[in-house]
Amino acid sequence: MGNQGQLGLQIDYTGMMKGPQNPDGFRNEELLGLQTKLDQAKTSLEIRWEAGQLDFTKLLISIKEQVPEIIKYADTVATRFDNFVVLGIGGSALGPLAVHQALNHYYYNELPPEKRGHRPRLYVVDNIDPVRFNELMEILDPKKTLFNVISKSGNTSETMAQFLIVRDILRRECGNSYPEHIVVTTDKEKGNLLPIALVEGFQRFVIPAGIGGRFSELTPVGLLAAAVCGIDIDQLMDGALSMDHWIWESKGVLANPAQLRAGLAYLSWQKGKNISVFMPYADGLKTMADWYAQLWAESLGKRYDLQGREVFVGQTPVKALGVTDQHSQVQLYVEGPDDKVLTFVTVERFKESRIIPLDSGLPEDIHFLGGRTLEELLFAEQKATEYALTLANRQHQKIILSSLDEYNIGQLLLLLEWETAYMGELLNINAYDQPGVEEGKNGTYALMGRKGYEKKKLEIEEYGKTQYRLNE
Ligand SMILES: O=P(O)(O)OC[C@H]1O[C@](O)(CO)[C@@H](O)[C@@H]1O
Repeated sequence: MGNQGQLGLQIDYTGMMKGPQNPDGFRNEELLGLQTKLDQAKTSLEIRWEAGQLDFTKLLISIKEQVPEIIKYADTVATRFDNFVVLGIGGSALGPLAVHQALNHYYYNELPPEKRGHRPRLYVVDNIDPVRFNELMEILDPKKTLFNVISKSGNTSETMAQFLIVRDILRRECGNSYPEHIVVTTDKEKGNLLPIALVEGFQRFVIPAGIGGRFSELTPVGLLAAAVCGIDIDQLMDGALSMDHWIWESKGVLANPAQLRAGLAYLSWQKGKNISVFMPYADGLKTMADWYAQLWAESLGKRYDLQGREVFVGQTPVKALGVTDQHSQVQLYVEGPDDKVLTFVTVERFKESRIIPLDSGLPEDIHFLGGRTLEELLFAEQKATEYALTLANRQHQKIILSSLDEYNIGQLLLLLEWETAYMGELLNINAYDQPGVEEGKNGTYALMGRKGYEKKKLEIEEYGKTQYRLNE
């Protein structure tokens, strides 16, 4: 698929298609045969759009209009604070982290302030491990730190627990000025964070009601952290908008990138490929794989279809990193069960290059490396892995980014969100809820003694009576 105007993203799906070495690949007719289903999917998505369930695309323009306000606030706090800490989990943490890692210096926090444009260090605390939490608090000066509490629901136990600890520390350390150290990103009308923010006077940004956590990176959830750390969020939004336009305007599975990616995923899933491996070949995209895993898993892993029938669908996402995981996982992908489909994400032009020195005094077997660059080696390894998979008749495809920049990352995020939405329709499920997570949440409330969950607590205690343990 060629570039569309300014577009920097390409999809190479040769490795999914039938060829001399991959007889089990798809034929063009199979893809085209999905068109009626994809057209129905588009109609269903349009209905969702009308109903406010597809706001990750519907609200893009209005979010883009908020960019100046976000940048203004970000620039003000960037000069005032040394550290910007995101407290959140799932979609409220993975997006900010993924975009930061993709676009900023890999060792951003370790850079001296002048090389960070005098912008704060960024920490994203996406867990409640007490060791990590305490160790972070040990290195931060609360007086020089701004905490961004992000929770769509405003109710998530992990985030609320982090918030309560931080608020307590700030009240002790910063006295009456503690509200200046907290910025809250949450729903406009619901949740427990909102009333606290209103009463205590925290700066507030809104996550639109119709955008679920895993679809929320291109809202203040991700935009604020990115802007604070110097990322050009205007370009990020422009990239997203251009992809959105491409997807709305292009007709047919061979022209529409979201239909193509979802169509290929659906065909492979029908053929028993229950595992989707997402394998970027750039360290900057490592956490993008984490973000994608949540998007794909929580959206598509469902017990019931839209008619309420038990279906147990979904494709298990696996995160991998090229070339690192060539030396740990690729053996399985080439020779293990043929139940996987791989997506490589490659970057054509790295922003840095490194030449490998030539030393003719060293063993001849390593001479081939001398004078070549690290990126040449990485490209060669990626291509060789594709070839090995093809020889083994294993299906793979590639998303190619011309470079790692804001525009391309905006495009990538939106493409992956859209393909998930299409895949949800093809699987005939609701891609926007996560009922399977609720039981665990309720169980946690019960075990932690939340009011109203007393019965659940008794149930869990009863269930825990029979145990099989070694070495007790
Ligand atoms: O942003 P919230 O509401 O705190 O939710 C955090 C995460 O928890 C979930 O609701 C359940 O895992 C995710 O969908 C979400 O991204």
